[in-house]
Amino acid sequence: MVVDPPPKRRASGFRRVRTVHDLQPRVEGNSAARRVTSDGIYLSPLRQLTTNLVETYHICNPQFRYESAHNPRRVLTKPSKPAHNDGYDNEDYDYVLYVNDWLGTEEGHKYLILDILGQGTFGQVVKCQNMKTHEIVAVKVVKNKPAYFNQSMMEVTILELLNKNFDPTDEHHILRLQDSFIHRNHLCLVFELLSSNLYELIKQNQFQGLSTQLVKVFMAQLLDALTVLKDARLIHCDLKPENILLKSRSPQIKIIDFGSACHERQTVYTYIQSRFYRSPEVLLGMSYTASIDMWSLGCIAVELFLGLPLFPGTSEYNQLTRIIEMLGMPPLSMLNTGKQVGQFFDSYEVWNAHTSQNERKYKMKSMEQYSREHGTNEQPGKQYFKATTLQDIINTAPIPQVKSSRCSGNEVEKEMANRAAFIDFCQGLLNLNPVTRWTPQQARMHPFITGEKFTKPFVVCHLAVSYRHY
Ligand SMILES: Nc1ncnc2c1ncn2[C@@H]1O[C@H](COP(=O)(O)OP(=O)(O)OP(=O)(O)O)[C@@H](O)[C@H]1O
Repeated sequence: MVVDPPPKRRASGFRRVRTVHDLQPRVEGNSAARRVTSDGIYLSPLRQLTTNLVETYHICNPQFRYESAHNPRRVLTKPSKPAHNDGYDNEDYDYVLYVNDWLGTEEGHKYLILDILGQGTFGQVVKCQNMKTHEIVAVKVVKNKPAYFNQSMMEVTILELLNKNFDPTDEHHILRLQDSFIHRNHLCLVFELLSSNLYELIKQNQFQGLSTQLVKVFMAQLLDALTVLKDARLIHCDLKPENILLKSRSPQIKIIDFGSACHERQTVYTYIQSRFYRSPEVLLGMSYTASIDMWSLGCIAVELFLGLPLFPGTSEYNQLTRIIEMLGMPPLSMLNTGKQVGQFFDSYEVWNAHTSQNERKYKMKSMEQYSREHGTNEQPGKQYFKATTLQDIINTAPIPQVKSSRCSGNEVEKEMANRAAFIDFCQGLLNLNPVTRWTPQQARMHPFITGEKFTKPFVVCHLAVSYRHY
């Protein structure tokens, strides 16, 4: 920050400030002794020692000049040792960021670095100030490696498309991209500044889980965002609590990190989605559609409610085992087509007298067999919940108010009714079969979201068409 010199003042208006005593408040009647501005306004010592500190120093020493360049350079990047790119990058090809340094050079695209916000696979996210508008923003400084650069260019293309063509009025809970530029070989993406992510919120809540009401508020917004994505034929591919951010301390949220997103026609990568939120079709090596995001959404819904991940797999094998133990075997149509099925299952043919045809049957490999064949050491992993079905896990979760005996019988009944609707909602998202898994348009009609009375399992309307007008 470069501070303008203080306005010229009449010398008589000021007393020299030398000691703390000089800055102590004077008795009202002794106003002649107080400093005044050139307009004759009395100055408060508190203000002179806080917001006007630079001016106060200048009064003490007219030679004093404040320039941000003289501030100590606090490093934000670890490791900070120069290794590449003329010493600007560290060994991980991350730009070594310092507080009070600049990103960008051109007028209107100059950002003062204030603090670090997060670190991800693609690079670092820092809090900055736009020097023209003074707005505080979040800047993702992408690693100086072609693969990350190209993938992040994709993030720019996708966000520009979503922001401009599908959500021009910023109503659909999708992160806003404000600017992008290259700084010393690093692609920089300038985003609106958001607050904590939903994992941090769960953690703040001591992993006790959120109320069904708050889960509903979040789910409604996420379904709105996923409806837009589906209309744009885009797949996020990395939906998880860490990629959902609160908009400063309100229940308004936004989806971030479109760095893995792709078009439904360009599903080239097979190793996608964070493991806990990875869909059965991706685990089995099948082709995939936007319905993989709906699986992740189901996992997130349950995690927000319980405070703990539903399927905390320690490996791909363990992930699939946990899903199958809770929800049963995937349909034959999936097992017959998945390219990775042979890794996880043994299969054999049996004669089906009804169809007069041989039928392929599948059996999941044991932990020992899988470990032997893949050189791993599979373990059962932690079980967070005593119950084994989704219904029982949700129904047996403690009701926080009941624990503190602040909940009436009526309230317990209401909560259990909410839970019945919530269970049915989650089951529609956690459908193993991507073909019949609910779309966002269908899920948002569920009574859990609309608030209608839930009386029986929700049956989706397969003709549900998008009624959205952009
Ligand atoms: N707009 C924003 N406002 C505030 N914080 C943000 C913003 N964007 C990102 N962050 C913070 O930076 C972290 C990393 O961001 P992001 O997920 O986009 O990076 P990434 O390198 O793509 O990460 P990943 O390893 O998940 O792919 C986020 O988890 C979040 O804490």
